[in-house]
Amino acid sequence: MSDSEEEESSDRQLKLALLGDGTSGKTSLATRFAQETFGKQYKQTVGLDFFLKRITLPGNLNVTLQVWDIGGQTIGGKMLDKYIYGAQGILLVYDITNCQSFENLEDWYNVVKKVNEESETQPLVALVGNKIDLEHMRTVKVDKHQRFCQENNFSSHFVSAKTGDSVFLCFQRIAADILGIKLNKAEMEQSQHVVRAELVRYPEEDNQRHNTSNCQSKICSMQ
Ligand SMILES: Nc1nc2c(ncn2[C@@H]2O[C@H](COP(=O)(O)OP(=O)(O)OP(=O)(O)O)[C@@H](O)[C@H]2O)c(=O)[nH]1
Repeated sequence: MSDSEEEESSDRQLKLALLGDGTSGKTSLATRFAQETFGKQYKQTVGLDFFLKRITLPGNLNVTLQVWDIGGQTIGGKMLDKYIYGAQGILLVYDITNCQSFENLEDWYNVVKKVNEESETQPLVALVGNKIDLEHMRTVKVDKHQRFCQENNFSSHFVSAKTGDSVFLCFQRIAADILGIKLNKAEMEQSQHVVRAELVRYPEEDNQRHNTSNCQSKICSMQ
């Protein structure tokens, strides 16, 4: 076996399943995490999609995360149990601007409990509030989120797939929790994505208008 093959095969593999209503942002989170991209256009996931990403945890531990992006329409369907089965981590994803997507997590969590009813080991469950770039449109209070976490022993996460805010940190914390690894403050801070502000581009004509008014105001202030 070559060195690289040996390295590859010694990787731990973890199955993580993303669950939640349609449009809560599961595909966006998976693509932001695995491919560092974001698409504004909504394309419904039919059934499920897979993503793989290798990360390194403290102690030089390589972990390959299998991210199962499960379509929001699968609830009530025959296949959902099979998709969830064997997952070590469950991410219950909702949109912080959409109350219904939060309320419906109860139903998603009930399916998770049913699938693991007979299992000796239980998956780690994380509650993920997505779209925090839309904080001004938030309808799900932070209190409600925290209460749901405490009542069910979930880990708590707030992220934005759009800006990338805390997305890597969320997956890293979940993987570390499953493996019983503690991340220190510095490691967590390093994973916190820098949030980029969007630049507003004015059309050429507008631009001139803005420049002119800026100039005028500068002149005014100098006088
Ligand atoms: N503003 C904002 N929009 C987001 C964010 N994440 C996802 N979106 C948008 O929300 C819409 C739905 O995102 P998806 O990732 O396709 O949602 P999904 O949960 O995978 O939906 P299903 O495939 O139906 O289960 C898309 O238009 C995304 O661009 C976010 O963090 N901020």
